[in-house]
Amino acid sequence: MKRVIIATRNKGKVAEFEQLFSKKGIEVQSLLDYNECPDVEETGATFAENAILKAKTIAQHLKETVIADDSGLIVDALGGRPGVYSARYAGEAKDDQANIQKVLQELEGVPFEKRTARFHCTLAVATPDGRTFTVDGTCEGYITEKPIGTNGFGYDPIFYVPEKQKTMAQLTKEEKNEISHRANALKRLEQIWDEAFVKES
Ligand SMILES: O=c1nc[nH]c2c1ncn2[C@H]1C[C@H](O)[C@@H](COP(=O)(O)OP(=O)(O)OP(=O)(O)O)O1
Ligand SMILES: [Mg+2]
Repeated sequence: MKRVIIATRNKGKVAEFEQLFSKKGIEVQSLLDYNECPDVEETGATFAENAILKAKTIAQHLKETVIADDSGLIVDALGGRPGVYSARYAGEAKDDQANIQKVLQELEGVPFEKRTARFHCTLAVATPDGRTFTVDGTCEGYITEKPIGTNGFGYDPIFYVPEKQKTMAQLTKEEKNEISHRANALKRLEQIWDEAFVKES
């Protein structure tokens, strides 16, 4: 069976990639399957820099072609924050609930029409010989006034998707994968799909 390695330890991302790749008959592996891989420090200033850092480090470590995902929430009324700092917005603990509360607090009193936001995803592909390339995907929405829904991960409970009239956390995995930043980035990647990063296992 064909397989692909995603350089992430985020279970929410892994579940979404599994659903997206299963439609193509491709098995997903992640760093949850390769525990010996290092945690990569995300020192970049952009999603692309961080995605490349993660993909390159893991591709070199495993001597395999891998994909990394660096993603986050961009809130217009907060000047683009939390942005590349989304995972650690409320501190090093990477606490989704604390991150959500911090965003809601900072947006207190901001009316719905000014709570525009987007999710951004950069996927980086790195080969063992050091070649890299990136693609981007986004998804537009609004920040709610309180968390709604229990599906998904991260900021999903406070991200309202107008075309679905629901928050991301009220969508099934299948519904989220029709419209998400991650799914949109993967569509771009398919357009430049290369046998180099899908191998027979
Ligand atoms: O679909 C999403 N739905 C809700 N929230 C999301 C989504 N996509 C990214 N996010 C948030 C979660 C985290 O706060 C940050 C990603 O940070 P990011 O560094 O890319 O991922 P991570 O550290 O959790 O895992 P890893 O680096 O191992 O892939 O943006
Ligand atoms: Mg991270």
